Amino acid sequence: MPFAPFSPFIAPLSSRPLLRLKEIRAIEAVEVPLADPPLMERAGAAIARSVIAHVPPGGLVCILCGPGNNGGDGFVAARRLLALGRRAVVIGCFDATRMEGEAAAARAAFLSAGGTVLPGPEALDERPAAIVDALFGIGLARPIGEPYASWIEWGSRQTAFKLAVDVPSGLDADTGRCTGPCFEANATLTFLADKPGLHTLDGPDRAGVVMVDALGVDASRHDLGRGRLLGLDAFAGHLRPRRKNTHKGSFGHVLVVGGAPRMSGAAFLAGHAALATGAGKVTLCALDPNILSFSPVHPELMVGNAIPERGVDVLVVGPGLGASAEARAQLARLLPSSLPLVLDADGLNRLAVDAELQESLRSRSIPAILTPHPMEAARLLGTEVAAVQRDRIAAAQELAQRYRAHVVLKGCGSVVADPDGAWAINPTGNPGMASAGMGDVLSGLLGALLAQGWPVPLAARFGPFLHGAAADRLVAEGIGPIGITASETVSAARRLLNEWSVRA
Ligand SMILES: NC(=O)C1=CN([C@@H]2O[C@H](COP(=O)(O)OP(=O)(O)OC[C@H]3O[C@@H](n4cnc5c(N)ncnc54)[C@H](OP(=O)(O)O)[C@@H]3O)[C@@H](O)[C@H]2O)[C@@H](O)CC1
Ligand SMILES: [K+]
Repeated sequence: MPFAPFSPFIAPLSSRPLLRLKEIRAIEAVEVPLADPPLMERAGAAIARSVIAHVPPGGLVCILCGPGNNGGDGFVAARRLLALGRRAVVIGCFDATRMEGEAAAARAAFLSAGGTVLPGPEALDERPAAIVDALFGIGLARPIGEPYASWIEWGSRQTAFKLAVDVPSGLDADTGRCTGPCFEANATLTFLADKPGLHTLDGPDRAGVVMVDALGVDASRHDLGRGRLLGLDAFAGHLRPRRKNTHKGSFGHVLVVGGAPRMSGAAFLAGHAALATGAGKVTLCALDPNILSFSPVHPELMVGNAIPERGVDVLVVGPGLGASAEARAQLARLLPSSLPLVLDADGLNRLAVDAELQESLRSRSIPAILTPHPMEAARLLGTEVAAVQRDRIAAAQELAQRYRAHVVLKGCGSVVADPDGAWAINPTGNPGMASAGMGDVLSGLLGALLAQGWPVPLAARFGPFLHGAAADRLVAEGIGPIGITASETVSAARRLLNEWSVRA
């Protein structure tokens, strides 16, 4: 039975800490010796509960166990399932004499309870109803070889409920990178606290639905690091109904600078997004001398070739800016301004090759928001895309520090990093957003939030959260993920923003 969790659109409601390996290991070091019952026993019980919730009685549960404590969790789960009258077998063909401590004890207890350990999937004589991947967790030390690689490949293609224990085997828990063969789960039950690798890069494809079980440990007694998975609750204080006694000046004036010849669409998209998500007024300063003086589609946008002398509250620079000398001149003029600034696209590419512009960005009184995709991030860091993607959190943090800016590193599980070292991963969004113009919409949306008074670090988080949630809403309505257009995300973002602001 394929496991296809379908839920109507609900944006993630609560934010939660994301702990990297060193923080998880620090918690383990304190809590493992204290825990009674032992954490492995609690982990195995949690796995068994999850399997029982998803698999009808009578179905065979096949647990792939590795040689470390991740495998130990699997052996405990197998023993508990047997004790509850369920049918469970373990596949595990390592040198058991090398197993140590609790994991070895868990294996012995499973065998004493009458459990069976098979040498590989070929020894099964029926199709399992569930596969539990307890091969490797946070102790993965190198790319996975045989026989585990074949088991992972076999398990991933079964039409059974596929549950990964702690982390899908083969996935780096810190970065979300598949180090080689990697299990593809429907759901991941992760322990002690959530982990960033489950939410960025390959993580969402491999982990499926992520469930966190703290194993009874109060993680807040420990150093939780500075990473968070974003949820709607993080923004509640700023999602308020509008006061009645307001005017367009109350919601700010956004200036979009871009729109070089043949690229004006980008600037129009950003401008429209800013208006539709609440900016009081939007002016578009285009570099194209032949641009229409107004947009027939959005006549409320003010369009021209000049930067207004006064009255602007927020700058959005980059959509369709191009690489001309004039583009550079606009950047040189605007970067030192004391207005909140969003810098995207060609603005970032130009910045990457210009030390003077970099210095004026760093010296700003209000740090800017930079919204690079991985290629733009690589240019800004003087490296390759692969190096950025190897550790997206580290790359975003380095950019934030080097440019003294808030950085939104786009891609699956966008990473937001602040100059002070705090970071977050955005859980919203879907592959329908891999289409032209999405970045322009995000820039406009960020401009609108800043114009409405959102603090810069919070706007840098809520912009991608809202934009991704808008695309998710479209998917829930049957519009996408195939074929979502950037303009459609603008209307969906407007609807969500109004719903959320009324409810708050
Ligand atoms: N600490 C606790 O009490 C708790 C831990 N918990 C659970 O334990 C998990 C962490 O356990 P862990 O540290 O033992 O690491 P784990 O992921 O089992 O892997 C290490 C083993 O795999 C081996 N190995 C590594 N890579 C390999 C490869 N590519 N190919 C082949 N072998 C490879 C490595 O061998 P070695 O590198 O030493 O040769 C070693 O034997 C964690 O994710 C959670 O599920 C929970 O129960 C909560 C309480
Ligand atoms: K695993």
